[in-house]
Amino acid sequence: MTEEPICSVRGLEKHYPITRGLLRREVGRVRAVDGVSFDVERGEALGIVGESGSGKTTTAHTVLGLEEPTAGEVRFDGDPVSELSGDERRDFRRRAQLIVQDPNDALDPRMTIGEAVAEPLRIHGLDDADRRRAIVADILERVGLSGDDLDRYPHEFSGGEKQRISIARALVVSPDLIVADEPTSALDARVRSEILDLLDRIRREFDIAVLFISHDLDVIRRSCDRIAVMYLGEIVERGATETVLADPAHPYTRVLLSSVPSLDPTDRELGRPLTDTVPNPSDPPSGCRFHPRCPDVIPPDDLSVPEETWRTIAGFRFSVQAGELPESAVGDRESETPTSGDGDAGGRTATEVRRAVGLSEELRDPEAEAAVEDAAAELAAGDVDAADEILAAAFTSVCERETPAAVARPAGRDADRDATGTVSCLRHGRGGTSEPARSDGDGKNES
Ligand SMILES: Nc1ncnc2c1ncn2[C@@H]1O[C@H](COP(=O)(O)OP(=O)(O)OP(=O)(O)O)[C@@H](O)[C@H]1O
Repeated sequence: MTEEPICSVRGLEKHYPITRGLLRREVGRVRAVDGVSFDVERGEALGIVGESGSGKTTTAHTVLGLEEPTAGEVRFDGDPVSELSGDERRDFRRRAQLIVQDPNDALDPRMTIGEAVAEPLRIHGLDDADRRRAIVADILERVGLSGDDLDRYPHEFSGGEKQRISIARALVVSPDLIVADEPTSALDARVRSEILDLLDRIRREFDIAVLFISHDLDVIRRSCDRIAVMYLGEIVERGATETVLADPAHPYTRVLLSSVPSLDPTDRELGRPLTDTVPNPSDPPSGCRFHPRCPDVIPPDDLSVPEETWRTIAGFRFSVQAGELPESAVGDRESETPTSGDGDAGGRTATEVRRAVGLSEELRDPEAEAAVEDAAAELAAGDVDAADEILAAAFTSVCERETPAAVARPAGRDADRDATGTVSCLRHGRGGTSEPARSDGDGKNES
């Protein structure tokens, strides 16, 4: 029988109400975490990666019980965290520790290092001061500091040393899970590497599971056995780190990878997003949440243009929607000049607009050609909303209508590798040809 995961998360949601007025009437919700499921196995390192605002920190805080979930469940060592109270709650607080990005947030400047690291021991009932001091001295040595540092203050240490102290503070109570939220983003490259080595060493030495939260794929690649990629509150892909990063199946994972400097020039072809704006999590896009930025967004069935031209049309459409057009592609609405066809309006013509968005060639699909031309004319006249409507009506992708289910990732380049993992993308999931690979999670956002 396989051992139960140390931490198991199912259908986790954390929504923050947006309120207005004196009565704080709820007018909307920030869907920071929106149906996330994963397991952290004992002793493993699981990485959650995603851009800023994707919901990583909220996931971490909800897992640790620092935030109440809106829905879903977190189990720690089999027990629902929301039901723990008294001694059980205290024990959970000991066994699940948080390390934050800025160690200054975790260290009181008026406390010596010895007091800071001993504090959790005292809180958890070790009253013997001499014994506490001996344990702390030992832990400090294990994290690469000296037992002689006990009576020094935080300001006497560098950023990297302070992060070692906060690791010691987490370690001193023998946790089973450490949640490390961007533990190295405030550090320079050399110190970052040392801290990652230290976390890796203590994980193995003490058999502690680590949930790594990072926007940095290199940190996850280096430190984690498995990876979960988060976008706008959902997990879109997950699997063994090596496998996922060697053969990313979700276009968002490819986009993340393409932003990491690489020595391999072929990696540059991985993908650039169609638009830069990350949508607001209080009003996420319909269907696949990544579709307005996705370089692989699926073309309408009845569209007859080459794939590359479709990508340019989709880029045009979603840039209009996101208000990201280059200045040269929008006319001045106040202008009195007529707007039809190639006519000049506000110093722009439809031809100029089409050139600016890379669609100057006539499209061979007549309906698509008419829509692009009409939208360009509206933009030349400065009417972005009208252009948006025309493009949305003419070029609707299945990706905005259907929510992708998590399906098994396709077998990668190296078929011998452990290919566990799932991806939530209609490019893989249409027609239901693939089956989920793991029973991690319970549905919608399982990956
Ligand atoms: N207390 C809060 N009230 C309202 N919205 C919040 C709150 N905390 C987070 N959010 C919003 O939830 C979304 C997810 O935030 P979160 O900090 O979890 O993302 P993240 O992936 O950790 O990003 P970062 O690395 O920037 O912290 C963001 O849009 C954020 O503005």
